[in-house]
Amino acid sequence: MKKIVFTGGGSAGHVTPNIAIMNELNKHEWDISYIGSKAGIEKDLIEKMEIPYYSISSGKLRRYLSKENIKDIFKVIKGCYDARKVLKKIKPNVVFSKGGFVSVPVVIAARQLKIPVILHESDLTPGLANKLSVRFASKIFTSFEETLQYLPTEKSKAIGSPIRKEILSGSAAKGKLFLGHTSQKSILTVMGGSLGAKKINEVVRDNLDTLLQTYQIVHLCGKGNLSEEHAGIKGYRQFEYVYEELADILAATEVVVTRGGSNSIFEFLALRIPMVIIPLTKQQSRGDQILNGKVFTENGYSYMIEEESLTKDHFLHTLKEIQRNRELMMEKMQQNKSKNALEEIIKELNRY
Ligand SMILES: CC(=O)N[C@H]1[C@@H](OP(=O)(O)OP(=O)(O)OC[C@H]2O[C@@H](n3ccc(=O)[nH]c3=O)[C@H](O)[C@@H]2O)O[C@H](CO)[C@@H](O)[C@@H]1O
Repeated sequence: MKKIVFTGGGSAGHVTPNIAIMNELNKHEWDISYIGSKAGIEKDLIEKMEIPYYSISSGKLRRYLSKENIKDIFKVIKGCYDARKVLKKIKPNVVFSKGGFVSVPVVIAARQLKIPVILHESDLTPGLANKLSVRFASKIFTSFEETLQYLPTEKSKAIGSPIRKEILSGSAAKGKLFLGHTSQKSILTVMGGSLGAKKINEVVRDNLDTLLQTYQIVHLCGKGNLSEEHAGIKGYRQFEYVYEELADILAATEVVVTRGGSNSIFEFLALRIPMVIIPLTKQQSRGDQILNGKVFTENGYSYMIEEESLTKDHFLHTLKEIQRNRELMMEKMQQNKSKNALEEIIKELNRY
C-alpha cells in the first residue's frame, strides 16, 4: 500500500481542495493521513472523514512586525519537530500541501526526510506559506493561469481548482426542502468566506427587508456570527457553516454574494452562479482576493464591490445589474472550459 500525507489549514479554503483529492484517491492503493493544527477548522473537517489526523504546533506567519512573531517562530520550529516525528513514523511516498501556515513545517520536515512534496496554490498570487514552500516542492499546481509568472517555470502548471465532486451534483429540490424556502422568489446565497465576514453580514442584515422583497436568502455567516435578532424571519435562513448540505443549497441558488476566496469562486463558476464579489481588503489581507475578483469580473463572471465603496445603494444596484445581465454572465461562465484539476493531481500522485 502506498502512503500519502495531506496538509493545509487555518481556513476551509486550505482544506476543501484536499478533501476533493482524498475522495478521488483509490482507497485500495493509498493509505491517507493528514497533518494539521491543533484547533484549526481542518481538524473538524478531516476528523469527520475518519482519516487519521495528526496535529502539530503551528504559529501564524505574519507579514508585519509583532511581538507575537517571536513566540510564533518558536511554535513553527516546534511544528517542524512535530511534523518530522509524524512523517518518520508514517514514511509516506509523497506529501500534498494545500498551503496555510500549518503546512510550512510539514513541507520543511518532508524535505529534510527526502519525501517529495506537491503543492497547490489557489490564489492568483502565492500565499506566504506556499511562497516559503516553493523551493522544497517537486511540483506546483495553480488554479489561475496568471499565477505561473510568480513561480519556477520548470515545475509549475496551471490546472484549475480541485472541486469536491459532490458540490457539482446537488439537487435544487432537496436544497429548497432543507431551507424551507417555498416561494417562487430567487434564492440568494451569501457566503462570507469559510470564517464569515462582518461587513458582508452587516450589509445583508441591514437591508433584509428590501432584499426579501426580491429574494429568499441563505446566509452562511461564519462561526459565532448568527444573529438572534434576525432568527425566524420568513425567507431568511442563517447558518454558521454548512457541510454536505452545501451542494443542494448551491444547486438551488440563483445569485451569490461572496468574499473573493479562490475555492468558493471557482465552485460558483463551475456551477454557473453569477456572483457579487466583495473581497477582503488590503488592510485585512495581502490583497489576493481583490486580484481573484478582478480576473473573474474582467471575464464577465461577477461584479466586484470593494469594501471601501460598499454602501446600501451600491450593493442593491449591483444585485439589480446581475438580474439584468444574468443570462449573459451565465453564458460567459459556460464558455469557460475549466480544466480537470482533480484528474491532473491524481495522475501526478500516482507517479509516486
Ligand atoms: C481569510 C482568509 O485567509 N481567506 C483566504 C481563505 O479563504 P476561505 O477559507 O474562505 O477559502 P475559500 O473561499 O477559497 O474556500 C472556502 C471553502 O469552504 C467551503 N465552505 C464554505 C462555507 C460553508 O458554509 N461550507 C463550506 O463547505 C467552500 O465551499 C469552499 O470550498 O483561503 C482562500 C484560498 O486560499 C483565499 O483566497 C482567501 O483569501
